Amino acid sequence: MDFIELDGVEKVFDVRRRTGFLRRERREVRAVDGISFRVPRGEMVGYIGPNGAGKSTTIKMLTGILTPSGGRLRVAGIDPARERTKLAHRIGVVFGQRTTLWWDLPLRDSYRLMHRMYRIPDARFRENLDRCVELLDLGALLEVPVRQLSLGQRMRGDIAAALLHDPEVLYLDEPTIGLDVISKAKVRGFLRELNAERSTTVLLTTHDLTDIEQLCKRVMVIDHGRLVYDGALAGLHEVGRSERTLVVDLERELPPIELGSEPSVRVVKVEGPRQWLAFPAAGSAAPLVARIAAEYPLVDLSVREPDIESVIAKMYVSDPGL
Ligand SMILES: Nc1ncnc2c1ncn2[C@@H]1O[C@H](COP(=O)(O)OP(=O)(O)OP(=O)(O)O)[C@@H](O)[C@H]1O
Repeated sequence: MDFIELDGVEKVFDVRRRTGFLRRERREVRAVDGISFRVPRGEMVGYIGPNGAGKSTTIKMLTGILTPSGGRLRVAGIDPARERTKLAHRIGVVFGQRTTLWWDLPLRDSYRLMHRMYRIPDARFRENLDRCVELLDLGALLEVPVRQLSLGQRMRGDIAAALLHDPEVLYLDEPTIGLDVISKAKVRGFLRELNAERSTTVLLTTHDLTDIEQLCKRVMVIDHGRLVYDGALAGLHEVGRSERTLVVDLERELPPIELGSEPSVRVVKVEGPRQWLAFPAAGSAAPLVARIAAEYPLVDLSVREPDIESVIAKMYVSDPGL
C-alpha cells in the first residue's frame, strides 16, 4: 500500500464577491481540480507550482484541515478529514511562513508542551529531542524565547517541533524560504539524514530548485489545480513548453467548447462564461480563434503562456549553476 494516495481529489471554494450596493456574485474557485498521485513510504517528493496553483490547499487536505469537495484521499490508510486527530499523531507539518511554537516561550518550553500534547513517551521524547538538538544545532538556543530567534533558527526550531512525536510523514511548506545559505544547508542535510535513517516520507513545497535537486528524486508540478508533471527533476525542463492556453469569454455560460476535428485542443477549465482551452504551443492560435468565433458567441479572448514555465525559468535564473 502506498503511504499517500490521491484519486481525482478536488477542492472547490465558493467565493462571494460584492459587485454593487446589494449585489453579490457567487463564484466557484477550483483550487484543486482532480489530482491523482501516490507516494510510497520513505519517498521524498517535491511539490511545486506557481502562486495560487493549489499547493497549500493540497497540503491542508492531506492534514485534514480542509475536506475535499470530491475524489478520494488517504494518508497511512486514514481519511484525514474524518480522522484528523488520529492522523495528527502520525504526521508532522512545517509551514515556513508561520510558526507552531509559542512566541513568548523559550524553545525548550514549547517542546515540553508538545511532549504533553502528543503524549510522547518520556524516553522517546528525550531521544528525539537530543537527536534534533544535535543535528539542527539547537543546543545554544533552547533557553531563548522564540521571538528572539532569527528566521533560520526559528525554522530549525519548528522542524524539530514537527518531529518530536516521530511522524511517519512530514509536510514541509517552503522550509528554506528567507534562510541564509548556511541555514539552508543545515536544514537540507538534516532532512536527508532523517529520510535515510527513519524512512520518513517527505512532501516538500518550495520555490528553491536547489532544495528539490538536493533532496528529491521525484518532483510533481501543479498548475491551475492540475498535476502537469510527475517525474524526475531532469525532465522538468520540458514542462509547459508543449502547450499554451486560450482563455475565451463567451456571452453566457455554456457547456465546454467542442471542436470535434481538433483532438489536440481540449477545455481544461470552465468558470461561468469563461473557458480555458489548452492547445499545442507549436501551432498558431489564429485558426482556433477563427473557429471559436464562428461557432460560439465570443466576447473576448487572450492567449496565455504557461505560468509554470515562468516559474521554472525563475527557479533556474535564481540558480544559474544548474
Ligand atoms: N479559503 C479559501 N477561500 C477561497 N479561495 C481560496 C481559499 N484558499 C485558497 N483559495 C484559492 O485557491 C487557489 C489555490 O490556492 P493555494 O493557496 O492552494 O495555492 P498555492 O499553490 O499554495 O499558492 P502559494 O504558492 O501562493 O502559496 C487560489 O486561487 C486561492 O486564491
